[in-house]
Amino acid sequence: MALDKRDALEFPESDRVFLEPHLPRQDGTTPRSDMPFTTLTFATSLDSALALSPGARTTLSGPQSKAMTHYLRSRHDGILIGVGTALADDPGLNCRIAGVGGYGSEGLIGQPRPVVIDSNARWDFSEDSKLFQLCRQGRGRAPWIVTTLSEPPAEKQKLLEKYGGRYISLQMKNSTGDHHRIDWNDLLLTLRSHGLQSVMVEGGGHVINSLLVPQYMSLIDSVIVTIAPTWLGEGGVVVSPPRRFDGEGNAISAARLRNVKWYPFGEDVVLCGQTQS
Ligand SMILES: NC(=O)c1ccc[n+]([C@@H]2O[C@H](COP(=O)([O-])OP(=O)(O)OC[C@H]3O[C@@H](n4cnc5c(N)ncnc54)[C@H](O)[C@@H]3O)[C@@H](O)[C@H]2O)c1
Ligand SMILES: Nc1nc(=O)c(N)c(NC[C@H](O)[C@H](O)[C@H](O)COP(=O)(O)O)[nH]1
Repeated sequence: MALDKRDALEFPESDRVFLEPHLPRQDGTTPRSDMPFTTLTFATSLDSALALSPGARTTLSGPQSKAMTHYLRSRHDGILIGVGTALADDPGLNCRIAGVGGYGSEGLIGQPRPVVIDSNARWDFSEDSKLFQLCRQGRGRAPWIVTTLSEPPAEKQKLLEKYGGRYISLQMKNSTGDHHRIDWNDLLLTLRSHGLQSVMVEGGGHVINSLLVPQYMSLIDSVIVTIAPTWLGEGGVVVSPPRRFDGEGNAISAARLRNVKWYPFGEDVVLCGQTQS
C-alpha cells in the first residue's frame, strides 16, 4: 500500500534548482539554533486573494506550481495552517510528490507534520477527516494542534493520540497586548523544541496577516508566493497585513520583500524573496 505511486505528482529535478537558495538547508542546520527555518508560502490571485470566501476551497495554482508546493512540503518538517483553513478545506496537508513516503517509498520520510493553530479547539475532526484517512494509508502524519486551552477536549485528544498527533497548549501572550493572538516567537520556539527544524506557513488569511507585522517579520526566513493569473473578486480572503505609519502619521507600505526572484511556472509566476536583507 505504501508503495502506490499512481496518484503521485511529478516535480522534475530541473525545476528544483531555482528553489534551492530559498529552502531550508539540507543538513538541517538553521540560521538561529532555537528557531525553525520558517518559510511563508501561499498561492494568491491578482487581487491578493487566497480564496473566494473564508469557507471556500479555491484552486489557484496550476499543475506545475501545485507540484512545486508539494515539493516544498517534502523539504519542511512542518506545515502550518489556521483552523479557518482546516474547517474550509478538510485538508490532507501531506506531500504527494513521487518518491516520498506513501508515494513510492516506505515509511513517512518526506512527509511533513501538519500543525493547526486552533486556540479554542474549534476544529471538529473525526476518523473520516482526510488527514486521518491519509494516516491510515501510511501517506501522512497526524496533526499537532496548538491550543490555548490547558485541558483540550478529551475525546478529540484521544483520537489525535491514536494516530500519533497531539494537542500543544500555549499561553496567549502577545507582546502587543493582543490577547486573541498567539505570539509567533513562542509558537515557533515551541515547534523547534518539539523537533521541527523547518516550518512552512501556508495560510490562511488570518495566519499570514498576523505574521506579516514588524515585530515578527524577522522570524520569516523565506517567502515563496505563487501568483495565478486570475481575479477572484470582492469578498475573498485576502493577504493584507495591518497598515503602518511613519513618525509623521503618513501611511507607508506594510512590508516589502528583498532579494527577489521571479520564476514563470506554467501560467503562474512564483515569487521568492526575503523580508530582510
Ligand atoms: N491560496 C492559498 O495558498 C491558501 C492557503 C491557506 C488557506 N487558504 C484559504 O484561506 C481560507 C481560510 O483563511 P482564514 O483567514 O479564514 O483562516 P485561517 O486559516 O487563517 O484561520 C484563522 C483562525 O486561526 C486562528 N489563528 C490564526 N492566526 C492566529 C494567531 N496568530 N493567534 C491565534 N489564533 C490564530 C484563529 O482561530 C483564526 O480565527 C480558506 O478558504 C482556505 O481555503 C488558501
Ligand atoms: N499552493 C496552493 N495553491 C492553491 O491553489 C491553494 N488553494 C492552496 N491552498 C493551500 C491550503 O493550505 C491547502 O492546500 C489546503 O488546506 C488543502 O491541503 P491539501 O491540498 O488537501 O493537502 N495552496
